[in-house]
Amino acid sequence: MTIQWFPGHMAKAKREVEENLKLVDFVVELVDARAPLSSQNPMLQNVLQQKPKMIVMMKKDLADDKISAEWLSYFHDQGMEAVAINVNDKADIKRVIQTANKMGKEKMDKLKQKGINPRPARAMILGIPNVGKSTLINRLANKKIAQIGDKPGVTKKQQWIKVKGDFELLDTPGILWPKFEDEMVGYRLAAIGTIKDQLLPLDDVVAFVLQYMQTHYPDQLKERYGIDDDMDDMWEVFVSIGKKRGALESGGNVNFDKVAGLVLNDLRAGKLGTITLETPSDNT
Ligand SMILES: Nc1nc2c(ncn2[C@@H]2O[C@H](COP(=O)(O)OP(=O)(O)OP(=O)(O)O)[C@@H](O)[C@H]2O)c(=O)[nH]1
Repeated sequence: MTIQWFPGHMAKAKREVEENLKLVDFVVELVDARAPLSSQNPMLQNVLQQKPKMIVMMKKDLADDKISAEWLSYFHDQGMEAVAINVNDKADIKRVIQTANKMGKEKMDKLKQKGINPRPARAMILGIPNVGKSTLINRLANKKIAQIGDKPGVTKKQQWIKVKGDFELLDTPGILWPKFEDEMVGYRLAAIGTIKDQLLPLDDVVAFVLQYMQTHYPDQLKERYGIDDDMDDMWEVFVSIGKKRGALESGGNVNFDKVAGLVLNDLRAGKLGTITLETPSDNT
């Protein structure tokens, strides 16, 4: 199922998140390491009020390590706890648990100071569609709790999960909508598969990716498709990829939709190498 973010859906999602927030001591916000700011929800900060939050940058295995390190510094500089993870790496899951325990302990210490009996801290996971919420919950629970899909919009129901360590996690993640006010944000989200492929013209999304790669990842572009960084006409780039990869129509002309589809598949499967589509300096 794919979520269409109509105002009614947004209001309902926001209400659900606000209700669940009352039950937790802190939140774990998931962002995509390939576009950490674009994959944040614009309203979360308002909804959160004073709740502490930690950031988990998901899918670091698909992102550029050097830029992930820059993003971690960016978040740390703002006083936030942040970790970058590959959900399939046990050591990374351990780091999430350690960081969450640290957040939980801060809360417990405050309760103790107030003379209130300490209890395990409670947390919930929040993030935009397809960022990896259900997968992370399953890893933290060490069993299958939530339904996982490779398409945006597959998540449901709720109970508390006792995570190894000293905190409890709401098994239902909060789904928040992504922000679209900026065209570039839309392209990044489409490129990483957050928003429906039908929502933006695919060849525009792919032209954005290829141009970004020409500037930031020319070697990877050359290695996969033989494209030189001085080939700046996107038409030529598409034609060249189409010819090399046999994305042709029956008359032998290059099929642009096929080219766009194969580039996106390559990108999302990590076949273009590890790539991050925005840096902290793009955003200052
Ligand atoms: N490579 C990689 N893939 C990941 C990682 N985390 C999650 N995924 C994949 O991302 C896809 C989406 O994961 P889900 O857990 O369904 O995402 P979700 O946020 O619960 O999605 P919704 O239910 O749509 O809100 C799945 O194919 C996961 O296998 C990661 O760290 N690395």
